[in-house]
Amino acid sequence: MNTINTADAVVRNISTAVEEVRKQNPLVGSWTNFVTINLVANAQLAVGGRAAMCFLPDEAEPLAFVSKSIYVNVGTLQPIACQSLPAAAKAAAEANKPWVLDPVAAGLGDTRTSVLKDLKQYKPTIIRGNASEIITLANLWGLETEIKGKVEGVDSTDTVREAASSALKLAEYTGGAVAVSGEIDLILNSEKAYYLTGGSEMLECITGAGCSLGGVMAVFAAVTDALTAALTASVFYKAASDKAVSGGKIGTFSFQTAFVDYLSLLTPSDIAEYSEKHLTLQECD
Ligand SMILES: Nc1ncnc2c1ncn2[C@@H]1O[C@H](COP(=O)(O)OP(=O)(O)O)[C@@H](O)[C@H]1O
Ligand SMILES: Cc1ncsc1CCOP(=O)(O)O
Ligand SMILES: [Mg+2]
Repeated sequence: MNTINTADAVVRNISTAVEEVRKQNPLVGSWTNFVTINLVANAQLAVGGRAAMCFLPDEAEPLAFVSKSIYVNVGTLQPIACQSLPAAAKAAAEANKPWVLDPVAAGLGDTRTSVLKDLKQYKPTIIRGNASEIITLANLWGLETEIKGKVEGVDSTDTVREAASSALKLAEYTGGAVAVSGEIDLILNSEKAYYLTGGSEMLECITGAGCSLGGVMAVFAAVTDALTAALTASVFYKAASDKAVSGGKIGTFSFQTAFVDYLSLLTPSDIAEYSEKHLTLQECD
């Protein structure tokens, strides 16, 4: 791997994606968990999207029809999710709408494993998870030879760098982008990989930072390609969380409020400037 400076083109694409979302206000249909559903919807609105949350299988097709993209999160599975989540992914794929998968707590229980295996055939446009979720998903989808990855509840016990080869295998399988989040994010497709630094560790102290990041990726996927969408949302999260703590010590719930405020306040040029400072392209030799 050889580190080079971020090309101007990617920063321009990111900045354009921010502008386009604010212009188009794309509707994103989400199938997500009931712990963080409110933060997901508010984060989607804050960056300029529109939100609709659904649970029933018969809503999959009509939701995919009216939405510009779809978000699927397996955080709190109810029995009905075994039908509704694959139906949501199928409807998105058949309607040619981009869709984002967040494999929360991958590997926890037979039902979650079965739902995640079922989703493989619909090839998500973007997969977003923490390091252990990405490694475990690559295992569940039969893309790894060695069984590894230890999700602890919804938390990661692996590092982002340890998930790099699993992320690449997933991207090669789907043809889309994969985003591995953590202290440093890794965002890649089968051709390019970026590391993103910055952000506040306070994101670890609220629930739903990862879920809402996936939901925001779906907003950007409505207006741009998979890699740019994953990068734009990831930069937004690092930049808004830095701003939220810039006034000094802050409690966790006030942080969440300030963080969402900054998702709505940061401008395309703020995001471009942050990208220039914090994004590094990794080129394979
Ligand atoms: N220690 C940290 N420092 C800075 N940013 C972080 C840190 N931990 C997580 N993040 C950010 O928090 C967001 C959610 O990531 P993560 O906590 O890995 O997801 P999940 O909640 O699914 O485990 C991402 O934007 C990521 O970059
Ligand atoms: C705590 C919890 N339990 C089931 S889903 C969920 C939310 C996980 O959210 P995130 O992965 O964004 O922290
Ligand atoms: Mg998560």
